[in-house]
Amino acid sequence: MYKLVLLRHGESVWNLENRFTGWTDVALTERGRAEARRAGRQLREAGFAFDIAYTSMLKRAIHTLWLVQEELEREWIPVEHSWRLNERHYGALQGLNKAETAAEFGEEQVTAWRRSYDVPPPPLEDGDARLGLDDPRYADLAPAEFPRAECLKDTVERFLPYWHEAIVPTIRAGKSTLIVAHGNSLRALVKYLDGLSDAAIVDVNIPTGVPLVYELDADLKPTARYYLGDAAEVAAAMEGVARQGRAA
Ligand SMILES: O=C(O)[C@@H](CO)OP(=O)(O)O
Repeated sequence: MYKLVLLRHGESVWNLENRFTGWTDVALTERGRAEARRAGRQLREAGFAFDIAYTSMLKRAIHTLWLVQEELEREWIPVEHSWRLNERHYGALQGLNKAETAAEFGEEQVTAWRRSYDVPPPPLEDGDARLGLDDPRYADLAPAEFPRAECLKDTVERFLPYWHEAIVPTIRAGKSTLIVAHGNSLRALVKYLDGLSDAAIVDVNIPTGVPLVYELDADLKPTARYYLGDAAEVAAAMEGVARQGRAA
């Protein structure tokens, strides 16, 4: 049996401001840093000692991982970064307030953009400063590969090759593995691991800074999954994420 831990970054500045974030590289808030430290302590108390960690190219995930490593006194483990673990690209919605967008376009449309499997948000146009084609961290992405907006299906399609090629061999080698990523890139993995339908994934919301433990059998099929921490608090946090798309 293998154990794999998934962790969404702590609260970011744009989570607090309720803005669509996607590939925008925003920092953690003070509360987000506290959430990351608490996740580290919960993992330590549950006996986790990771051999390796995977994270995205975005600092809200990277800093969360650093704080977890510090709490675990595992600053020395290898860390691999990939854009394939980045948040789902929110296209032209990036930077907009979610409640204001719901007031303008309707909650149904915002729910479709936020949670449907295959409805992409409006794409970024050529020349939009938010595109960031010259960002050095994405130098190995061909311009055609560079997302301009993604639905969850697109995120699944770019996450899974990395899962199969990089992460699966590590888990099979018996290494204790931590993945620190984002609400929707982790939803992409959860959909795959749990075999959820396109309809069922709509209702999955992942709270910030709470470790999600997967127990996997020899074929890496989940036999159990659970969040660390108080169940009522975790349920309230998930509900809070779902509510972010309501008109104020
Ligand atoms: O804005 C985003 O990038 C994501 C995660 O914060 O938001 P949502 O939960 O609305 O998909």
